[in-house]
Order: sequence, then C-alpha cells, then structure tokens
Amino acid sequence: MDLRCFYILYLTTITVVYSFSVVQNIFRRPPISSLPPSSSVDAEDLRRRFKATTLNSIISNVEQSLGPLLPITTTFSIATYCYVTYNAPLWNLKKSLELGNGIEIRESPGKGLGAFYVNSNVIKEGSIVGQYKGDLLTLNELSKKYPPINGTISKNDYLFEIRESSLYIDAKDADSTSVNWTRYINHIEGDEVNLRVEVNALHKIVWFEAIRDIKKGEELCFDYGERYWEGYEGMVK
Ligand SMILES: C[S@@+](CC[C@H](N)C(=O)[O-])C[C@H]1O[C@@H](n2cnc3c(N)ncnc32)[C@H](O)[C@@H]1O
Repeated sequence: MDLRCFYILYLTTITVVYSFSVVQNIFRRPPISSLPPSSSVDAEDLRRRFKATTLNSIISNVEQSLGPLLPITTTFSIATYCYVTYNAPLWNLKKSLELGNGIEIRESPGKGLGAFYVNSNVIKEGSIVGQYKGDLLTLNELSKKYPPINGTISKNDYLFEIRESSLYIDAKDADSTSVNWTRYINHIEGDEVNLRVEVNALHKIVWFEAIRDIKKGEELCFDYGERYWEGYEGMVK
C-alpha cells in the first residue's frame, strides 16, 4: 500500500470513528421527555448538557484507541465538532418546543383571546415556553395567499415577520397542523412583559423565552415592537 492510500484509509477511519463518537454523544444525552413536567424547558440546562462533552475528550478518546491524530484530521475534527455543537442545541430545541401543557387559551380583556399559564410550578426565567409555528412563506408566497390591495399586502393578526431572511410565519389558519397555541400570545409593554422573542433566521425558527419567573394565572405576553402595529392605528396597546 503506498503512502497516499494509507493516508486516505487513515483519514476515513478517523472520520468514521469520530462521527460515530459525536453521534453517540448526541444520543446519549438525556431525552427531552425526562425534563421536568411543565410547558417549559430550561434553556440554561440545555446549554449545560451540550457543553458537557468537550472536543478534547473526544479527540483524546480517538487518540487513545488509534494513536496521535494528524493535524489535518484534528482541523477537520474541530470543524465538524463546531458544526455539530452549533447545531445540536437547535436540533434538540426544535424537538423540545412542543405545544405547552399548562397553557389555557381564554379571553383577555380588551385583547381578544390570550394565553394564560395555569400550572402551579413556576416557569423559570430563561425557560423556553414555546415555538411560534405556522406556514413559512416568502414575500412572493404571501402575496399569492393574500393578494395585495393597492400594492400593499394586507396584514393579518397572526403574521410573524423574520426580517433578517424576509420570511413570514403565518399562523392565521387555526385548523392548520403547523399552528400552535403561541399565536394567542398578546402584546404588552413595561413591567408586565414576561416573554421575549428569539429569532433564528438561519434555521427559520422563532421561539419565546421567559425573561422572569412566571407564576400560575399570569398571561404570557411580549412586546410586539412598533413595526407590528404599523397599520393598526387606533388600536389599544
Ligand atoms: C397574535 S394575535 C394574539 C391573539 C389574539 N388576541 C386573538 O384573539 O386571537 C395578535 C392580535 O391580538 C390583539 N392584541 C394583542 N395584544 C393586544 C393589546 N395589547 N391590546 C389590544 N389588542 C391586542 C390584536 O388584535 C393583535 O393584532
């Protein structure tokens, strides 16, 4: 076997072993279902879990079984590791953001329907309470769905704009399977705000995090921002 063949074989083996170890590490983590029974998932806890496996420990595991790694393999491993560690929380986050137990949809005076937290265990600050779900549309698709009047697309109450990627999450169709309870989260300003919205334009997901502890009976609210209300003049905010 010439040196090139040996090197390719070496690289392939390392890649397979390394990928296996990374995949194993992802699946070895406690399943989301083992988290506390509430509508929320502790974001800090998730982050801690994914930091638990360090690149060094993976590399030294591989080196122990196969000998010292070549620099190029190490660089490749670092790149893969960075990719996996960047994405793993998001893959798992997506899994964890499901319809919240403990959320009740009922009348909120002056605002229509609202989402209220009714469980007795407190939603801790930093917890993820839900994902904003709906049909993901481009501006083109949106204008087909809602034909513009005088050149302007008429807004609907359940449209979330992901500005960074010019996409829209439309949660208007209540009977659509892609829609969930978060469409009932109302707007508020000041001290009563208990959620903040997080947007990941790359992964095209939007979710809500508690900015303080939220107790039983509280309505879940966030500040929609000025842009949402453009065209809604006269509306009580
Ligand atoms: C995403 S929906 C929230 C759920 C809505 N209340 C419902 O009954 O379906 C957004 C709409 O709710 C209403 N809304 C939300 N926050 C409000 C507020 N602070 N004051 C008045 N209306 C509000 C507005 O009609 C707004 O366009």
